[in-house]
Amino acid sequence: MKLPPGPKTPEIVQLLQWVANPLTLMDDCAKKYGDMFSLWVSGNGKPIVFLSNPQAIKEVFTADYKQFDTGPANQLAKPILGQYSLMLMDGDRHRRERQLLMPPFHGERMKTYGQLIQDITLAVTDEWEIGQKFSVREVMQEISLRVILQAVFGLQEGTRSQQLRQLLSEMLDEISSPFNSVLLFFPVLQKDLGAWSPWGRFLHRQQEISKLLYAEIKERREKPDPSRTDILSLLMSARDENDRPMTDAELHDELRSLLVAGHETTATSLAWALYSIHRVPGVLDKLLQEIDSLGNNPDPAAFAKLPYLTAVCNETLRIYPILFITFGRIVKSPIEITGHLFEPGTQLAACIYLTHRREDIYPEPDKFKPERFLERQFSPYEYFPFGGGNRRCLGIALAPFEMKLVLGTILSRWQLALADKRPVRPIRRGFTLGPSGGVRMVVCDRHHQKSRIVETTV
Ligand code: HEM
Repeated sequence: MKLPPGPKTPEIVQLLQWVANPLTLMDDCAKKYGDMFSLWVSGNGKPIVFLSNPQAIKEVFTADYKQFDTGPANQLAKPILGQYSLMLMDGDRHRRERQLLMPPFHGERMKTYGQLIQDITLAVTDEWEIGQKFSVREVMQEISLRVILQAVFGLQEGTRSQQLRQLLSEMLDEISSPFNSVLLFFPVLQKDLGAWSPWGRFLHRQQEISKLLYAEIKERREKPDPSRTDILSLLMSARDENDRPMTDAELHDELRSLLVAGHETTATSLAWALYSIHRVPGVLDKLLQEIDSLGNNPDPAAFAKLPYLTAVCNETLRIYPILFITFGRIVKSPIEITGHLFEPGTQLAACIYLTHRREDIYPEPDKFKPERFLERQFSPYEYFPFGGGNRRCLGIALAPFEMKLVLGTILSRWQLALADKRPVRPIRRGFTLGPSGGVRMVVCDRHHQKSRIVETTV
């Protein structure tokens, strides 16, 4: 089978480049080979074909769901997600599980989360003092973890929730460091050499997280409440085609993977957004003007409808997509994509980063220009920070809604500035693209005149 062209360097070299410097690798390949090339970076000894041509991406996203498998392409994430994660499933089982999980993430449901998201943002940022410096990513992570735990999982604020937040943050920070990212891509290095070894620490934290999740599952089983509509309740009442309920292990893996998928991504996007808002001249002023137009104490959901704020969030996810590429699509029966025949076993991935930087779609692609989203609409094959087709992100309604509410709430209350004048570089954090140093900011003042939001307690 003839694969699209790609570098001739040994697989290990390509994989190390992919771990250490993924953006340069993709940029170089796009310059040399165009919008379809092969890289040996899957970590499973097979190449991935990178696609950044909207027509090719359309053909992949709109193909029948039985045409591709994704579970085997996501195996590297198994230690983090667990074997029963939705992201490792395929076929009819994957379809059923998605349908089951959909309602709490549906657009309509967002309205009920609005006040909670705003209250959590106020509670977390209320501790800020004038002159205080902080890591934006860490604060955003605290907010997004509370949102997913409370709004989506129905876990009340308390000791268990606090412990889960701490353990999840520590676990993700640990495996996102440059050295430990290598461990994720080289399973042979994943050795438990005791509490002082990186993998040993990772496993220990995973066990602690599991204990807390199993305790929550046990408590819910003992005290079932049919009126609850959160994810755990939905999963517990679900039955498969043989009328079998989910086991504790299945429930646990699904919870853990939704927690991981649902907070780090949003937190990182918020850190990028606050960075660009304060770095690119004019953006903050325009945003404040728009937020002011809402008057005092607007309904939290009103932030989500603001056009410029929406454009800022879209542009953030265009220029710094959290995942470089979508999940792999492994071909199951021969398929032609833009005239190129792919045999079974070939792994295809739509390259979010390269498509979002195409000059022909986004003039001056390296510039942060929210206006481009006000001037024209982009197709779901030109702009797809949440992927597409049957694997499209479940958080596609929640994440932008949360971003807009958190940004609107913070900017209404606080004057912030970047603590460091040097530009922040995008770097790999585990499987995601994050800001180097987490974006350091300083609290300058409160918006005394314009304290538009009255505080409530969470
Ligand atoms: C800004 C935030 C987020 C970004 C940029 C993002 C991005 C993505 C991307 C690119 C994919 C792969 C889609 C594909 O291969 O076509 C994905 C999958 C997924 N995301 Fe998100 N995500 C975000 C937030 C969330 C949130 C808040 C949740 C909620 C729990 C979530 C849950 C998931 C799940 C469950 C999948 C797997 C879907 C499947 O396998 O069928 N994500 N996400």
